[in-house]
Amino acid sequence: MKNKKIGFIGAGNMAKAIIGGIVNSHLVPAKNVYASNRTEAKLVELKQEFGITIATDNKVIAKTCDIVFLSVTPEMYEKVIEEIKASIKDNAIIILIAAGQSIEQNEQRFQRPVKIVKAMPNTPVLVGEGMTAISTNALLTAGEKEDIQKLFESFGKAAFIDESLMDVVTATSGSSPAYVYQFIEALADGAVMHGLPRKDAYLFAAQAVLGAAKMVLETGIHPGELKDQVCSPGGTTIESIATLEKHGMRYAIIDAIAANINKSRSIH
Ligand SMILES: NC(=O)C1=CN([C@@H]2O[C@H](COP(=O)(O)OP(=O)(O)OC[C@H]3O[C@@H](n4cnc5c(N)ncnc54)[C@H](O)[C@@H]3O)[C@@H](O)[C@H]2O)C=CC1
Ligand SMILES: O=C(O)[C@@H]1CCC=N1
Repeated sequence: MKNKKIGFIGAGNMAKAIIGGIVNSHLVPAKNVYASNRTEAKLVELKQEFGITIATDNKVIAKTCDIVFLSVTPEMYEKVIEEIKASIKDNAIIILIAAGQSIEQNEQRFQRPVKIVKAMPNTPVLVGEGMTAISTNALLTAGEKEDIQKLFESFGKAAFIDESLMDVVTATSGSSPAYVYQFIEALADGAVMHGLPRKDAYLFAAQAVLGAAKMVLETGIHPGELKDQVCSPGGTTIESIATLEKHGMRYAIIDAIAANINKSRSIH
């Protein structure tokens, strides 16, 4: 992996997070990470922050890189693939990260056999705590699949899943950091309303969320039981739980997942 060149076509929020994850984990030297973008300003920022190699022409990434992330938004896929398909190296691995984009649909766009990975990462890859789901087409060798898993594991957890579940994963781990940030912001707003300084409120709220997530992952105890352990009889927590139930918090989240999946399924 050390000698591989990893490229990003589209240098927006998700590309920046993965680039940061790769550079911070020293998976490959920073100069072996390439990015192109429609406009130059974001590229210059990425070069300054991470020391990567930049280009304004997407074809430069296609010609140079062994692994190419298509990190533009889904509606740009057709145009970008049309632009780069003749330049992609024969053995290159293309990684699709766009919501709603399938392997089959994009195999057709290349009009020749190409190794394709569909991956759904999330922005916490930037701090080494990403969660990425992976599917591949049949052209990747077992060794290449291992390399791709190692790539994503260099900045978090990664797991192979059936591609038919990718839209569900998009809602569950791809988008969910946004819901969690809303939750943290709301916790902090409530605390600030009752006098806690804003900076402390974000620290206390975010560390509680981090600790609770670790409890689920590391103890293996059912989340409902962990919740029960916090609710002292006749205590404060059960008052909050009853209030959240009254406002339908759990159903609101279930409904938000369904809206997310429907949106992915409407993207072509
Ligand atoms: N933001 C996130 O948390 C996640 C995003 N994704 C996927 O990542 C992709 C990018 O999403 P974001 O980074 O959020 O969007 P973004 O809008 O921040 O980034 C897209 C970038 O692509 C550039 N671009 C547009 N057309 C281009 C072209 N023809 N050639 C080169 N660059 C071009 C834009 O200038 C922009 O910098 C999407 O497909 C999204 O579904 C997947 C998982 C999580
Ligand atoms: O909002 C989006 O469409 C992308 C996919 C998952 C997270 N962000």
